[in-house]
Amino acid sequence: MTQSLILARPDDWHLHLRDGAMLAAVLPETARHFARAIIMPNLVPPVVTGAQAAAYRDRILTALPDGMSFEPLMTLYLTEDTDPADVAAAHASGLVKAVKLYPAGATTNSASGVSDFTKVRAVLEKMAEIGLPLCVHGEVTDRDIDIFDREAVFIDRVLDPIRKATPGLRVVMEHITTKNGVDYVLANDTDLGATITVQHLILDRNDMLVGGMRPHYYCLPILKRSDHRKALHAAAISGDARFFLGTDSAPHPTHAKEAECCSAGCFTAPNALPILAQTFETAGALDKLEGFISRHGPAFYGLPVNSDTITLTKSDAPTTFPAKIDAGDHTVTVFDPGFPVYWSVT
Ligand SMILES: NC(=O)N[C@@H](CC(=O)O)C(=O)O
Ligand SMILES: [Zn+2]
Ligand SMILES: [Zn+2]
Repeated sequence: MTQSLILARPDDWHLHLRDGAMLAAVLPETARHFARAIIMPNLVPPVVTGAQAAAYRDRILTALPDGMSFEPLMTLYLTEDTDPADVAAAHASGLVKAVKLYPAGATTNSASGVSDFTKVRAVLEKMAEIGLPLCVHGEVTDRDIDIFDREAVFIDRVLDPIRKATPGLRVVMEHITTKNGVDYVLANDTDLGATITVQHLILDRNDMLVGGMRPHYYCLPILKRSDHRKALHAAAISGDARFFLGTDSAPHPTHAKEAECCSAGCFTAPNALPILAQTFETAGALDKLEGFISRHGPAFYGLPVNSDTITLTKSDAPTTFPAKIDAGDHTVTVFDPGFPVYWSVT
């Protein structure tokens, strides 16, 4: 028996597109399904200024195949040297929709991120004044903090003090992975939202580590124990508009994932929506899917919900996804959820 759902076209509120051949390879995978995406600025070198964001946006639009519609929502990479006036101008022109905070050393290409938070006070105050959201990779980087505790410690030591010191600052906690993250959002007001990825909704650290180490499940923040996954799942299917989809689809060449020192990131763009439909259906929450993928994000960012639609269809036979896509000289391995998915985007 087939079943169909027609939903407002979704957006992806956290996406890595990279550049060059990788950009050309992965962009259609997102643009096929999603109308817009918040584009992460962690290129090498990072996208720091409004001029760099404008040039990157042009490269994305040039790489978009004819006949596809997609709007990149650009972000700036916050550094200790970021100029508040440049940020304000990039926002006023409509180019930039958020500023991204990476604690220095927290994740892929974050070396230019922030170490001394007092140095970004003026930028944060300007952002609060003009209503420009701050997207946060929420992990401390101290050597002595266990990697599984880094998100919870970040909330207490960095995020809460920043928010208290900057009234009115709108913040998106990116790719939350813990019950601590969920609870922090729930305890605050609508100035605070959170994105949730596909992998953190469906996997815990056992899936990554038991019976062998699975590099394609390695991402940052790292998968946590199942109690945390359950809290994320409950938040995603709750209908609370402060939680929305940010896939964090983060392509790396297959050889960099299947390596002695594996790169962090899961490439979920091709199958994120079918996996989510399966997950929400299993939870008896298909009625909450459209909010999570298509409505809550635009509401947080003050943008209209997309007027076009997508159709998700459930079939009797499992959907097959390509195992890899070609990206110039490399391949990128597509995320495998580890369970059958009967939904597809038609
Ligand atoms: N999530 C990841 O594991 N990797 C991201 C960086 C990030 O979002 O932290 C990447 O750029 O590869
Ligand atoms: Zn991140
Ligand atoms: Zn990311």
